[in-house]
Amino acid sequence: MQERKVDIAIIGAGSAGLSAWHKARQYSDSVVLIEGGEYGTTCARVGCMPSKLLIAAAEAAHQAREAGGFGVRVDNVAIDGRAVMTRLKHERDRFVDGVMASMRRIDGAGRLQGHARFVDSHTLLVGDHTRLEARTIVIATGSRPSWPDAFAGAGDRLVVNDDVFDWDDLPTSVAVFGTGVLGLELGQALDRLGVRVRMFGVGGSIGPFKEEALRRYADRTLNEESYVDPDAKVESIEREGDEVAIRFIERYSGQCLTEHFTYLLAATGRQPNIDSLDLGQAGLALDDKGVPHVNRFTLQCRNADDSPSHVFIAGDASQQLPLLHEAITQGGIAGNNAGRFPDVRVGKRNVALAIIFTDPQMATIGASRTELEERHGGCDAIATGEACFEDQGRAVVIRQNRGLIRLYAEYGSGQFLGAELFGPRIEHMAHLLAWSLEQRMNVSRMLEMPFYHPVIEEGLRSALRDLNTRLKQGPPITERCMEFGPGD
Ligand SMILES: Cc1cc2nc3c(=O)[nH]c(=O)nc-3n(C[C@H](O)[C@H](O)[C@H](O)COP(=O)(O)OP(=O)(O)OC[C@H]3O[C@@H](n4cnc5c(N)ncnc54)[C@H](O)[C@@H]3O)c2cc1C
Ligand SMILES: NC(=O)c1ccc[n+]([C@@H]2O[C@H](COP(=O)([O-])OP(=O)(O)OC[C@H]3O[C@@H](n4cnc5c(N)ncnc54)[C@H](O)[C@@H]3O)[C@@H](O)[C@H]2O)c1
Repeated sequence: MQERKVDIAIIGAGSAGLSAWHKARQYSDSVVLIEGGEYGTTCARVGCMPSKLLIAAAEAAHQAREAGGFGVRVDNVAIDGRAVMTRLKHERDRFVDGVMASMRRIDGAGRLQGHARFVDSHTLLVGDHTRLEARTIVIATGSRPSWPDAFAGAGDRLVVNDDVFDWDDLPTSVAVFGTGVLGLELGQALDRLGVRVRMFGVGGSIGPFKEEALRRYADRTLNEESYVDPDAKVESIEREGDEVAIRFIERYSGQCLTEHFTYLLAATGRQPNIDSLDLGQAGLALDDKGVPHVNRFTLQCRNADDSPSHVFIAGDASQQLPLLHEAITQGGIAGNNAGRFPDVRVGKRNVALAIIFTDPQMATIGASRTELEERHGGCDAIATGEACFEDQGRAVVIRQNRGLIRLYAEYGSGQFLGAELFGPRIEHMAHLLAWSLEQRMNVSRMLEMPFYHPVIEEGLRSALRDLNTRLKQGPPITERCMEFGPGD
C-alpha cells in the first residue's frame, strides 16, 4: 500500500472535478485528481454530447419528412441506423478525445486511478493501492441512472443512456420509461429515426414543466407525433424470447395491450455517486438520503457537529441542479475554496437555466410560479404573461408553429423572475431570459430592448407585453400587426 500526503484531493475526473482541479492548482502544486471509472466525463461519453448527436440525426430525418409541407418533395426518407450510430460514435469519440487531451496535460503525479472512499475525515483509500491523506477534499463523483425494481423483469433487455450510445445499429423497438428530460429527448429522437417507440411515465409529469398549462400543451403536442403516456398504467414487464413484453393500458383506447420491444430504456432519474464513499467515516452531516449538507454558495460541507468541514462537494453529486454548466460552476467554486481553506469565499451562482432538446424545445429559467408565490408571499404578488406560437409569424414561416410560453414577474417592482418555455428554437430565447434575470431587469426595461423582424423572439415580446399589462405597467395589446408588423 502506497502512502501519500497532498494538499488537495479531488474525487472524480468529470466536468466538476476537472473544473475544481484547475481552480485548486492556482493555490497549490500538490493537487491530485482521482478517477475510479473511465476518463472522458459523463457529458462527452454518455450524456449531453452523444444525446445531442442522436437528436441532430433525428432532426435531419424529421425535416426531410416535413419538406413536403413546403412543396419540396423528398421521396423515400430512409434511415441507415448503422450510419447514424457510426457518425454519433465518431463525433462522440472526438469530444472524448478533447477531454482526454486536457487530462493528459495533468502530470502523472497529479492523477490517481482507482475508486476512492473515506477512511477518516482526511484520509482516502484509493483502489487497494494508495492511502491518501489530504488537507482538503472535493467530492465530484457525479451521478448514475436509477430505476425501480420492477424493471428487473426486462432482464438483459433493460438499458440506460450509456448503452444507447454504444449501439452499432438502431434497434427495431424501444419502450422508454420516464417522461422526464432524458426520456423525452431520447424517446422522440429514436421515434423520428424509425424505431418503434412508446414512452411511459408516472404521475403525469412531462419534462421539466411545473405549470399545468404547459404540461398539458406539451403532452398534446408531443402526442401528435409520438406515443407518450405521462401517467401510464403498466401491468407487467417480462423478458420473453429475445425481447421484453410489456402489458399496459393503451392511453386512447383504454385497452389492455401486450407489446414486445427490443429494449426497455430506463430514463427514470439519476442518483448521486456518494453511496460507496463511506461518507460516515468523513464525519459529515448527511440528509436522510445520505447527501452531505452543503452551503450553496461556498460548496462547503458541514460536519456532524455542525462546524464547517474541509470537504467540498460539486456537480451532480451535490444533488443541486444536475446540469453541465452547473457542474463546471460548482467545481470552480469548490476547487477555489478547497485551495483557500479555511478562508472560504462565497462564489457566484448563476440563475437556474435548463434547456431540453426535444422538438419543440423546452426550457425553464429562474423559479416556477409556485416557488415564486411561496417566496414572494402568495399568488397576489406574482403576475404571469403568456404567448402562444400557433400564429406567430416566424414560427408559421418555418412550419414550427407549436408552443406556449409563460413568464413571471413581481407586482410593484415589475422585476422579471422566471419562465417556462415550450416552443421552436427556444434555446436562444431561454438565454435572453436567463441573462435578463441575471441583470435583474424589469419587464418595462426588457421591452426597451431591440427585437428584429421576423424572428421567434417577437413571440417573447408578445409575452412581455402581456406581462406588462398584467403588472398594470403598460397598455393591453390591441392591434398586433398595426403596431409591430405581421405575425408578431
Ligand atoms: C443522457 C444525458 C444527457 C444530458 N444532457 C445534458 C445537456 O444537454 N445539458 C446539460 O447541461 N446537462 C446534460 N446532462 C447532465 C450532465 O451531463 C451532467 O450534469 C454532468 O455531466 C455532471 O458532471 P459531473 O462532473 O458532476 O459528473 P461526471 O462527469 O459523471 O464525473 C464524475 C466522475 O466521478 C467518478 N467517480 C465516481 N465515484 C468515484 C469514486 N468513489 N472514486 C473515484 N472516482 C469516482 C466517475 O467515474 C466520473 O468519471 C445530461 C446527462 C445525461 C445522462
Ligand atoms: N437537456 C438536458 O439538460 C438534459 C438532458 C438529459 C438529461 N439531463 C440530466 O439528466 C438527469 C436525469 O434525467 P431523467 O430524465 O432520467 O430524470 P428526471 O428526474 O428529469 O425524470 C425522470 C422521470 O421519470 C419518471 N419516472 C420515475 N419512475 C418511473 C417509473 N417507474 N416509470 C415511468 N416513469 C418513471 C419521473 O416521473 C420523471 O418524469 C436530469 O436531471 C438532467 O440533469 C439533462
